[in-house]
Amino acid sequence: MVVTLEDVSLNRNGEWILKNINWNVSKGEHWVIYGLNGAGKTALLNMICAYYFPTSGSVEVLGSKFGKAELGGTLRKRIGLVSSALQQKFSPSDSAFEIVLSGAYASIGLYEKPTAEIRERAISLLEQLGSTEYADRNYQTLSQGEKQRVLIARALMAKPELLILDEPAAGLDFIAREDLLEFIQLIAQDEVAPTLLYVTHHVEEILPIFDHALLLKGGQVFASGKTKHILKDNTLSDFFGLEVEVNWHNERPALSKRAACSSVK
Ligand SMILES: Nc1ncnc2c1ncn2[C@@H]1O[C@H](COP(=O)(O)OP(=O)(O)OP(=O)(O)O)[C@@H](O)[C@H]1O
Repeated sequence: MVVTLEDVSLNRNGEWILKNINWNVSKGEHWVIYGLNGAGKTALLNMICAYYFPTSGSVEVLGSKFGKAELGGTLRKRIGLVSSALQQKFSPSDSAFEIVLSGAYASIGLYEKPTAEIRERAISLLEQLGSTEYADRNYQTLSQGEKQRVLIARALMAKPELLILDEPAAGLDFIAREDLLEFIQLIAQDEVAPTLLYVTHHVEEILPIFDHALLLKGGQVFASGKTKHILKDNTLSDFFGLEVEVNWHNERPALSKRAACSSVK
């Protein structure tokens, strides 16, 4: 098992943010985590990365059971994380290349002189992501799409077993989004692909590689299972409390609000 959550609840400042979550992610599966604003997606990811500790229930990630020992640092070296929260932590003077290099040490900032091997891996990842031309630029000057590519390259540096993508396509235009998704598809097809967890607000971003889906609502699991079973008109209409329909085209879903029947003639 890559992730096992048993009856997990999380209370922060008197608020129940996650409630009775049961969730298993097996090796070889790629999951999409879908939910509205405030559903608890970020809290769930913070828990998987051992930034949050459950108030009750048990959490096991990559074979490490929380609570047995201090495992944050060791565990996080095995998890790649791409999130906009990370972007704010980098120093304004860091170049894109330095940020990618820092991924080898799972650190914010570069405190060691990278080996030739690490530099080569960083260059190769930047090439694969089509990011070499701006590698020496200051990270803060990059466009959102360029920043996301750099963060993915950074996350892949340490050859993670679990790769968490927290809204990686937020703020991207259609072409930048589809390019990014194409690259994520390539990552998943690699022989030694990490398990992917992809958080989004938009079903249109759900690639066929995401064979499983977790629907979160109000800190609880609303539904979980095979994506094709979860992304159904009735399930999503119940989820939103609004009549919606899912249309599939080229194995990609699109969501629309069902038009209200009008009795006016
Ligand atoms: N430290 C905290 N103390 C109190 N409430 C918190 C704390 N952290 C998060 N919350 C609340 O928990 C709920 C879930 O937050 P979370 O950030 O996990 O949602 P999310 O699904 O990631 O939302 P979004 O899609 O908007 O990013 C929100 O209502 C949020 O305000």
